[in-house]
Amino acid sequence: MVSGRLPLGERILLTGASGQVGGELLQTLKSLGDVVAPEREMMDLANAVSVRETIRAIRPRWIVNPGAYTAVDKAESEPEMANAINAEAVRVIGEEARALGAGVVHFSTDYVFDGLGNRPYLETDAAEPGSVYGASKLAGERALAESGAGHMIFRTSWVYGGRGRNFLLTILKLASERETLRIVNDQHGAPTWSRDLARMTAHVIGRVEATAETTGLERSIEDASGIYHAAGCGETTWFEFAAEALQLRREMEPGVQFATVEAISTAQYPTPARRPLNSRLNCSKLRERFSWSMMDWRQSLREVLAEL
Ligand SMILES: NC(=O)C1=CN([C@@H]2O[C@H](COP(=O)(O)OP(=O)(O)OC[C@H]3O[C@@H](n4cnc5c(N)ncnc54)[C@H](OP(=O)(O)O)[C@@H]3O)[C@@H](O)[C@H]2O)C=CC1
Ligand SMILES: Cc1cn([C@H]2C[C@H](O)[C@@H](COP(=O)(O)OP(=O)(O)O[C@H]3O[C@@H](C)C(=O)[C@@H](O)[C@H]3O)O2)c(=O)[nH]c1=O
Ligand SMILES: [Mg+2]
Repeated sequence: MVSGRLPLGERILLTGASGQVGGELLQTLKSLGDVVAPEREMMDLANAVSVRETIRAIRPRWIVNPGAYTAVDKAESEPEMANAINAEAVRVIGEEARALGAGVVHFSTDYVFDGLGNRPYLETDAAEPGSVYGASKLAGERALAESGAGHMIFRTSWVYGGRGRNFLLTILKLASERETLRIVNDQHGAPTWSRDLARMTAHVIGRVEATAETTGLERSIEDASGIYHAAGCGETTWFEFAAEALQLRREMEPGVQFATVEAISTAQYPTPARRPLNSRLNCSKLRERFSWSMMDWRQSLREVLAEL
């Protein structure tokens, strides 16, 4: 349930609307007010000038920024591009939002952590990225915090859904082409449904707007500002996630042949980027501050598969 709409005539500027999370946000944010989602040709996140000019032209009340460089392995050989999009653009978004008195909603990742701990990470735990992508996302978080703009940063993990580039769709495709899949079973985390994340975002903005009716937006966003962990509930491994997805598919389509899955270790699956072994995020702060519990990953997996 969305509690507060934007005042009439005010706009939300949405980046990355062609992405997984952006595509869902484009739908859910409409319940709050007018959404403007510029194409890449108009607002290129790799180009600070175009980011600045577009924000000045649109003069939004909120900037919601799921746009990002998300190719984790490719980032290892393209650090400048990853940083331009994941850090520099975010710095400019923060600066412009601050000048306008606008609020910023930004998304970050479990990959800001080194993954060496053995409990779910808290927002207050030290971030030590092990990859270029993770480092660029952490730099974006810090640039936004330093900008002085009111902001909420939702750190999520393992995002998937019925559309876009994601692990689930990759696995379903590979499972119809191959006899066996080898999947890492020692990286622990939680898959997060893109739509759940978008619904949560609309809920939180609605809450901040509802408070703004009495305190004003600046005060309301300031009180809400900070980092929030927002991943699917429960935990699993990539192997178990794939195995569960294929098992559910078999139940939905009896007779169809899918690959069998073999559990392997990270060492047996070399990649350019190092990924955390522990990606688990403790989401209590989000629940306590905004009364929002993210969906259990098994429940959302069923819903996503049923929609395919
Ligand atoms: N995917 C995941 O597993 C996770 C994602 N996150 C974070 O969540 C957020 C959303 O991720 P997700 O939706 O999965 O990402 P996607 O890769 O699905 O979408 C990224 C979006 O950014 C756009 N984009 C990329 N480069 C530019 C550019 N130069 N100019 C303008 N737009 C650009 C893409 O456009 P185009 O379609 O044209 O490429 C796309 O719309 C990101 O901040 C990401 O770091 C956090 C944890 C996990
Ligand atoms: C396709 C495949 C992947 N894997 C492994 C590689 C990796 O460790 C894990 C997931 O693969 P992916 O390439 O989908 O993972 P990756 O692109 O690293 O996913 C990450 O994306 C960024 C944007 C984030 O912010 C993270 O939260 C996370 O979701 O599964 C296998 O073991 N076997 C396979 O056949
Ligand atoms: Mg990937």
